[in-house]
Amino acid sequence: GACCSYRLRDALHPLWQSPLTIPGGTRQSPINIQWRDSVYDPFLKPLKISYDPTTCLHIWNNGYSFLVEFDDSTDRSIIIGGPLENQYRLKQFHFHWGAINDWGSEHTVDSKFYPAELHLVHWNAVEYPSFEDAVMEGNGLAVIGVFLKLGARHEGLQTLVDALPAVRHKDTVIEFDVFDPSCLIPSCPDYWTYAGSLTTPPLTESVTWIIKKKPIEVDEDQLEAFRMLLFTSDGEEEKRMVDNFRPLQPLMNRTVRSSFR
Ligand SMILES: O=C(O)Cc1ccc(OCc2ccccc2)cc1
Ligand SMILES: [Zn+2]
Repeated sequence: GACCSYRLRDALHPLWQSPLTIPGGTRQSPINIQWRDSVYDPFLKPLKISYDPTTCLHIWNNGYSFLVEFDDSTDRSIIIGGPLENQYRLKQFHFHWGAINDWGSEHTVDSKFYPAELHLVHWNAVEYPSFEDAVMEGNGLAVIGVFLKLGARHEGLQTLVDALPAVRHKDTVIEFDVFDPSCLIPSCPDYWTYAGSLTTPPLTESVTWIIKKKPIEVDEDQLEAFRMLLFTSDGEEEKRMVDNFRPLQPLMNRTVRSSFR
């Protein structure tokens, strides 16, 4: 009947043309982080980040976002500590953003959206032979989320922004051989952490999320540069790459822990 086709249509999000909900999913992402419901965990360690800027390889537009990918064949760029049992290798980072500044982040804090959100994706190379294998395992990935808010121009981000016109269309790539992504991570050590999933297909429940409490500041021109990218390939009818964030998912039986009181 009409109701069920409505539900089906609603579940096939235009951006992903695949089911937006995982049947039986119990730890999907993103979620709203209700600050007062998060639980301080004194046993959470500080997150230790050590990236080698020369592991940076290229920037490419994959049709969902723009990704900066790293050489993950050794342990030169890793994170360790925080909620993590092992060290995790940096694979790529990318962003999610809105058409306007009122929304764009994937996670929200007390139901507030930020205009954009950075995801630094790492995988458990101690226990699994490849990123693709780790993506299928409950403790396979660790993603650091950093909120972007409108404010002062971010000089470190600008080197990325300057490269974006070269990857305007889907499946374009340019070499990008030195970049230290730690310049995009706030110095404040405070974070929330919870067990979640990829927010793009295959939506597997393999991510330990580490969401930084403090946002970084970027300016309007830098956000506008993100919005100039295209979902579409060269020669296709242009569709601006905006609103590439997944809708909020139910918290279900999960607690968000904080590293701070
Ligand atoms: O940062 C996020 O949105 C979570 C996220 C993390 C990893 C990811 O990888 C997609 C991918 C999975 C398998 C093979 C190739 C690429 C996709 C999304
Ligand atoms: Zn992401």
